[in-house]
Amino acid sequence: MNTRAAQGFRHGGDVVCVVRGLTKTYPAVRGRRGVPATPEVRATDDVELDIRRGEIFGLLGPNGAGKSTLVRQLTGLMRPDRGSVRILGHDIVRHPERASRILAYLGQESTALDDLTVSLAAETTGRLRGLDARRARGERDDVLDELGLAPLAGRPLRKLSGGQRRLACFAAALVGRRPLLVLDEPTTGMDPVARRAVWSAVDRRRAEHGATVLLVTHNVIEAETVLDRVAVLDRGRVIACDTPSGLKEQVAGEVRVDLVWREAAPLHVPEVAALRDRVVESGRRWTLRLAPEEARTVVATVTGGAAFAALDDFTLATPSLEDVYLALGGAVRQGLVKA
Ligand SMILES: Nc1ncnc2c1ncn2[C@@H]1O[C@H](COP(=O)(O)OP(=O)(O)OP(=O)(O)O)[C@@H](O)[C@H]1O
Repeated sequence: MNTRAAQGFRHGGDVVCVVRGLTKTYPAVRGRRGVPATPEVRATDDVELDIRRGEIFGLLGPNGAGKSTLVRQLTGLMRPDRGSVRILGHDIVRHPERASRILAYLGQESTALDDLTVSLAAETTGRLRGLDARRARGERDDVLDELGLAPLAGRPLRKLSGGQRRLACFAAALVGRRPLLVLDEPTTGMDPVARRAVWSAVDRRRAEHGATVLLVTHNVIEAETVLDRVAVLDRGRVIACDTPSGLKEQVAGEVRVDLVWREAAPLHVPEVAALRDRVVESGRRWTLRLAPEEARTVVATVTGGAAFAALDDFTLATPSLEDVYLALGGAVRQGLVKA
């Protein structure tokens, strides 16, 4: 277990959010003239989760996996077809209006705040969450300083860059502290300085106030460094849930081989052509996940003989969370993991 995970469990290990059997199907839409019909989509399928106090819990999954649908149900914005959500003892399916009192939600859109200045967006959020005017202004100033937003305080959100607007919305979400932060892709469009400010602000809320964080993300590499535990979602189902290191152990027997070709891969070399079905291609880069012995053979093949002239670079690496994610997704599609 990494140190962050250890910290998460040290916060008592009690469960803040309990999800059972959560299922939501978007109905089919009948096609009209010129517009094709859309079939029904089961966006969340019998989802079960336990999120513990003080942990940074990640929801990871490809586009359309059901992450936003799940989060909308957890935050009381969408009613599930069936299943239950309890957050800090509150039944959110029966009482969705209670969600706003116990959690802060940073969605993907900022339209509601766009006409306000950065300062007013933060202050108004504080007031709406029940702070008196003095407290709201005090917390606003602290958060804007903490995130380096003071120089932009007087600017309306709609006149900011995408990354700045995202940071301003994040700042507003922090005012009027809530014990659970639900952040949907919080760092999208941000530069490295802003990203770092976000992660240290999240960490501080957890360390100083025992806040719990549910983080939706695509960014597997970034997620690996901040998450205590992660649930991998695929076509509405949780296909794995563990610490990043626990998940990595699932593919511990494998090595990642990256081959970068000078131009195209030399498919006239039979050993190279034989690998084609097993690679993930990205431009001139081929990525393979192989057993260590096999990886050695592949490296020997491409660094000697006819393929070598076509090779620009190669690396061998132990698996990352991204490899786990790809391995699990691939396994589901091939029917190796029960989906
Ligand atoms: N309002 C809707 N009506 C019908 N289908 C929808 C609706 N919203 C989402 N879906 C479908 O439900 C599935 C899950 O979508 P969702 O937006 O929850 O995925 P996601 O994991 O958040 O994706 P992304 O990473 O792209 O944001 C997808 O197949 C999507 O096309």
